[in-house]
Amino acid sequence: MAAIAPPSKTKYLTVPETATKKDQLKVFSKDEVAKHNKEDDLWIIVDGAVYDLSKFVDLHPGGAHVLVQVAGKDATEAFFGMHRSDVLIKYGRYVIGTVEGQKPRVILPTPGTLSPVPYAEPSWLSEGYYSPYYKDSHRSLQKFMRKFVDEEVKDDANMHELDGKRPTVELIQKMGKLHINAMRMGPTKLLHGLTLPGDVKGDEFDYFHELIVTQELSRIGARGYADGLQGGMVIGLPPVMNFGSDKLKKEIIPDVLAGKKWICLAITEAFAGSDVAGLRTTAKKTPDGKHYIVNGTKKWITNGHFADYFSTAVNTGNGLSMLLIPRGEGVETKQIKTSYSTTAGTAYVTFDNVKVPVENLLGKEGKGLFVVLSNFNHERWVMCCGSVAGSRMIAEECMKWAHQRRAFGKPLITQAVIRAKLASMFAKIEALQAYLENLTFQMTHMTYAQQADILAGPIGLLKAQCTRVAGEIADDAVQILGGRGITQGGMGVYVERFQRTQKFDAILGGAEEVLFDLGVRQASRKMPQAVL
Ligand code: HEM
Repeated sequence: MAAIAPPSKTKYLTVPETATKKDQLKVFSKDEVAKHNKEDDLWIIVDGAVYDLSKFVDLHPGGAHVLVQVAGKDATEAFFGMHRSDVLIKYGRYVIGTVEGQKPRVILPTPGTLSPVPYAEPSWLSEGYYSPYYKDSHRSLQKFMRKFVDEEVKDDANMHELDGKRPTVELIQKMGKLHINAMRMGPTKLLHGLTLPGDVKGDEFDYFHELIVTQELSRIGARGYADGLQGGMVIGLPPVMNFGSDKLKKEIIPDVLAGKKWICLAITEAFAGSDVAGLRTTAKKTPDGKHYIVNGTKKWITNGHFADYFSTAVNTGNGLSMLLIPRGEGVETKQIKTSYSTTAGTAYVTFDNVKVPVENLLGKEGKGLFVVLSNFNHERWVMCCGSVAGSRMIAEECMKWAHQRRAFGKPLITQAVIRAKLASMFAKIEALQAYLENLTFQMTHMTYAQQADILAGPIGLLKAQCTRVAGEIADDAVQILGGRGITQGGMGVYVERFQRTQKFDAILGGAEEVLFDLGVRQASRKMPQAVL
């Protein structure tokens, strides 16, 4: 198998290049800057750029006093000990010039760029590395997705993770037009005949393309918003795609992919989570056999609060069945406040004598467990992609902080205890990405049925291992970031969110313990008698 060429060099900005009015910059001597050292006439230098902060000093979230202390001076070290570098991009309007003879050293990422921080990218995106798995079309899709997420999704994510409102509908619709929503459903017939972003041919789209889409979207570092961004579709639409009637498919799929309608998967209840067989929502057939009457409740339903359709697990008396329930009379949803943002639309759903046509049955009556279980593999694999990308992003945050933060007169990275934590993060993430890529490679060579038979155990193990590792990384990351790791906003924003929300992956889609056990039970089933 041919290896691919390493990634080409990407462009970064220097601090002076973040200036809004680049064509009006002047060159100042350090002596000239030093004269502007009062609260109402306050200049500072950050890595070769001169900032006039006279109008900002009273607005500075860190207070006026700290700025007055460095007025007229080079405040580069103080600045990078306190702020994320993207602050400079946001406040480029205050740059008035550069410092005579001073070369900027710091580089800032521009939208779409790969990170130059070691271990911040998977090895196939790191300079000098090769991979047997990725082709040019994967690379071009990655480039497109990175830029799209940086430019279009990140701001929306940061805003709604905080305000708790659903992701912007126009953004979802734009993702629909670009076929991003369809790509999130995996290599399905939906993509055939299409030309996808990055010039990827729909017929060639494979699980590595999907891995890229998921891992790039996860880089927003906002777990609640990531689920709000049609997480319900990723798990709620496959039962319709794989088990719905042609009529249902035509009616539902295009609208959901276009972002005009929302769908969710309604399985868990207050009574039963991972214990799917213990569900209590009932669906009784009407005497004329034309409808089901559904009664019951569902809890923790991602996107449920704004969903138009509910792919719902119900008890039909002869076992579990899956039913597509449209929002209508008797369906009510209430937001549940969880540890992550309500932008995910997590809901408590009640079905009160809801009349549903029998044509909305997904699969066969009484055979719903098969629909539920066959859905799980893909859902869990998607969560693995997101979890590894999330952990990697946190390791990058820690690596940056360890280099820019000084404590006891030295950068944190000079402390062996900090290096030990970073080493453990890097090694775990690299192992997980390799494990994930191996299973993804197997998926590209297996049918859906083979995946269900052979990979259910390994994917369960991988997901459980991903979330175990995420927990350990969250713990170490908070210790490295200190107070900032438990403060919303500012320098530790991503670490704080990660440590608060990483447990979602350890619970949703099958609890960690259940999945570790599934891995062993599946292996045990295949244990040959001959060796006993
Ligand atoms: C270009 C100059 C500066 C800008 C645009 C700026 C902007 C900001 C912003 C937006 C925050 C809120 C937190 C965040 O988003 O990171 C902040 C916090 C802060 N800034 Fe600045 N700042 C500048 C320079 C400085 C300098 C030179 C110092 C120190 C001498 C300083 C000290 C602080 C402190 C102590 C905080 C609170 C940090 C925390 O809570 O951890 N800032 N600044």
